[in-house]
Amino acid sequence: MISVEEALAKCFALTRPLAAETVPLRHAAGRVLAHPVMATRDQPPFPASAMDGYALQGDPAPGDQFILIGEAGAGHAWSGTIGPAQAVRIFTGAPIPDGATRVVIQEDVTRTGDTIMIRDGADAATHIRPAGQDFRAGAIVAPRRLRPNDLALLAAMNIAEVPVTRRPIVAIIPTGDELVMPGETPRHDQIIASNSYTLAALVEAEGAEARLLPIARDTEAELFTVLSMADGADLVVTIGGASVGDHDLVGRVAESMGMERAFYKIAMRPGKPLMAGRLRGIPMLGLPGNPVSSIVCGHLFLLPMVRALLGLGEYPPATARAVLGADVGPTGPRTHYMRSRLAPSMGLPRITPFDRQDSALITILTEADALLIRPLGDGPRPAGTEVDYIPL
Ligand SMILES: Nc1nc2c(c(=O)[nH]1)N[C@H]1C(S)=C(S)[C@@H](COP(=O)(O)OP(=O)(O)OC[C@H]3O[C@@H](n4cnc5c(N)ncnc54)[C@H](O)[C@@H]3O)O[C@H]1N2
Ligand code: MOO
Repeated sequence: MISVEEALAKCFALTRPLAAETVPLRHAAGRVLAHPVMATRDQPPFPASAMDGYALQGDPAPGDQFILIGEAGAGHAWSGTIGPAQAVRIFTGAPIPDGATRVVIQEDVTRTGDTIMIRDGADAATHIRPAGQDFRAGAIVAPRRLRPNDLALLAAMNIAEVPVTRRPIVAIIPTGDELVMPGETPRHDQIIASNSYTLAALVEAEGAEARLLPIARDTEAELFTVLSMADGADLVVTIGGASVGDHDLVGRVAESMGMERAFYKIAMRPGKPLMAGRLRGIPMLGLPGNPVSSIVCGHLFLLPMVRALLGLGEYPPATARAVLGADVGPTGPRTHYMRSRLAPSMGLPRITPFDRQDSALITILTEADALLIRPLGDGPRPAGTEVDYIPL
């Protein structure tokens, strides 16, 4: 058995960031910018008025008067030059006319016909946004996952088409004679294939495209057929058939198809029989069948691999700190990821593992907010101890 860290490093060694494709800005949210993009203009492109009022020059005193000689609006520049004792009616977003050094807001003047007079208490701010105060031509947006806020920036930079990493296609293969699809009528010795739904949702939330392949029965021929259907995917994920039973055929069949194994079995609980390798050039993750085992391995290995394929780098899942809400016993020879509940408290949140940690319990998984990380070989720990956890 290798450690979780070694296994994750081997998973990353199987993955390379995918190529870029171009999408319209409108479809770029949530995608990963594949390479830096550059602004081709300043924003604002001209000194602009920040307020509705009157553009003029100098530092007017209360009672000073100015003659109106024109009007500037957003999208309607006034092309003349302002001289002393002259003013131009101006609106928010309009270019500041030549010769003007400030905008006096309309609340601070009294207007009579084409003359304005500065009132007592007029504020001294210029109300001018300098050209390029937001960004300059040549400003770079670095590769990252694009959030809604980023799209306004790209649009302002006049970037209509965005280079993004192609969405990884993740083929998901449930395996086992006991499985039927939701909605079918199972025999009494059958259960519903459930894990693939959470795994598909997890990878899709991360920006991948999940391809749910048919359930492969526990025969070499059928596993071969369904594994072959994964050709063209960027990542192949099998569920079940990873352990040591007579019907656990996934590793054997994949190897007969030329899978180069990167590792098999990890010192973690749940998820011990995890397997990884490269099948016909495609990274492959063989998840254990128990629902919680497959989904915990999904968080710990599958999602980091998807992020690596997207070009987001090679990082383990983010962890956070909490304090134990109850005493916990010693761990065994495997790092234990315990389904736990978080409760807010003064300072760090309190984390309390559920009493029942069987890797078949989907209900407990749905009630959990976090995976408490108990390092392998750790002793008993009292309530109040600071610990690491992975938010779910
Ligand atoms: N003698 C040993 N037996 C087992 C060991 C071991 O070390 N020695 N390891 C146990 C551990 S730990 C795990 S985890 C499981 C993993 O076994 P497999 O990956 O071979 O999974 P299966 O046997 O196919 O299934 C296990 C369990 O999960 C159910 N299952 C499978 N696929 C799905 C699915 N898509 N949706 C819902 N449920 C699924 C399956 O019916 C079984 O109940 O092995 C232990 N055994
Ligand atoms: O790893 Mo198994 O996942 O302990 O149930």
